[in-house]
Amino acid sequence: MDTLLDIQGLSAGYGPAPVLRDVDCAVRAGELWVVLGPNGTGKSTLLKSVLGAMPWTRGRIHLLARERGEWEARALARNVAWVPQGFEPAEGFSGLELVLMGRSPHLGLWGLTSASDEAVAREVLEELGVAYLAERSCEAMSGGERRMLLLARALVQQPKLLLLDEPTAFLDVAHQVGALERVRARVDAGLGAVAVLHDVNLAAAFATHVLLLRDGHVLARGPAPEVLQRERLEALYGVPMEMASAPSGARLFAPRTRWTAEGR
Ligand SMILES: Nc1ncnc2c1ncn2[C@@H]1O[C@H](COP(=O)(O)OP(=O)(O)OP(=O)(O)O)[C@@H](O)[C@H]1O
Repeated sequence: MDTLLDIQGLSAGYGPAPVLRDVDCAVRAGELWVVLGPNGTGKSTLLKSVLGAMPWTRGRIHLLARERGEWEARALARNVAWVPQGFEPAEGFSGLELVLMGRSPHLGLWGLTSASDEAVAREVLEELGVAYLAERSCEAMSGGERRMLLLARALVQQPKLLLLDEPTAFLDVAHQVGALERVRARVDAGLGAVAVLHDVNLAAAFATHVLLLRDGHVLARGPAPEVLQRERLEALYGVPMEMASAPSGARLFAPRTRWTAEGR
């Protein structure tokens, strides 16, 4: 399988003290890596390092077998797409126009979108169940609707590697599942993806692999069923956890609290 992203011994941070320390991770085509960890542990910093949005102090990052620093921005955008945590919509853009921005790395000299670009954008909006947002102004959308558009914009980019920073924040359960199902279907068809999530159960449902980050270093990484263990999650988050098997065979995780222990 093709290695799309190879991170070796990465240390990175904003000041003299590194936020990330000695992080290793390799993402291949057909893999969806979910990054889990407490707030402020460096999950977004990891994605930002891959995107080149911040310098790193030690280690190496290879994207599609080429050193990160060797990538020219437009060529990189044809291969790697990014779903940020949030965005302030530029005034006056419709949903369709925002999503069409994802086509820009593929456009010709004059940057004009064609009917086929628009068809791709409308198809993705339809697939994500948000076709009704196409003509609506971005300013008049809810937080969840904006997140669905950011995902749509990344998917129309038709990347080889997709990086998602909390893509399910603000989404209701149906949209969380819908969004991750669309990502996972593309992963099964050969995309590679890294998604920062806070929901362990969504990770268990959709990840092929999991990276646990605590205090900027890797607590565990590997195939999802091996990494997602009760004791590991307790060590990750520092709270007691319960694990159970659903009738479907799915593993379910929940924090154990005084109230759940008393069976209320
Ligand atoms: N621009 C910045 N300048 C200085 N420090 C920063 C900056 N951005 C993040 N940090 C710090 O770096 C650390 C890691 O932040 P990061 O955003 O990577 O965490 P995270 O794991 O994604 O957290 P969360 O789950 O809360 O989104 C935090 O201590 C944060 O305060």
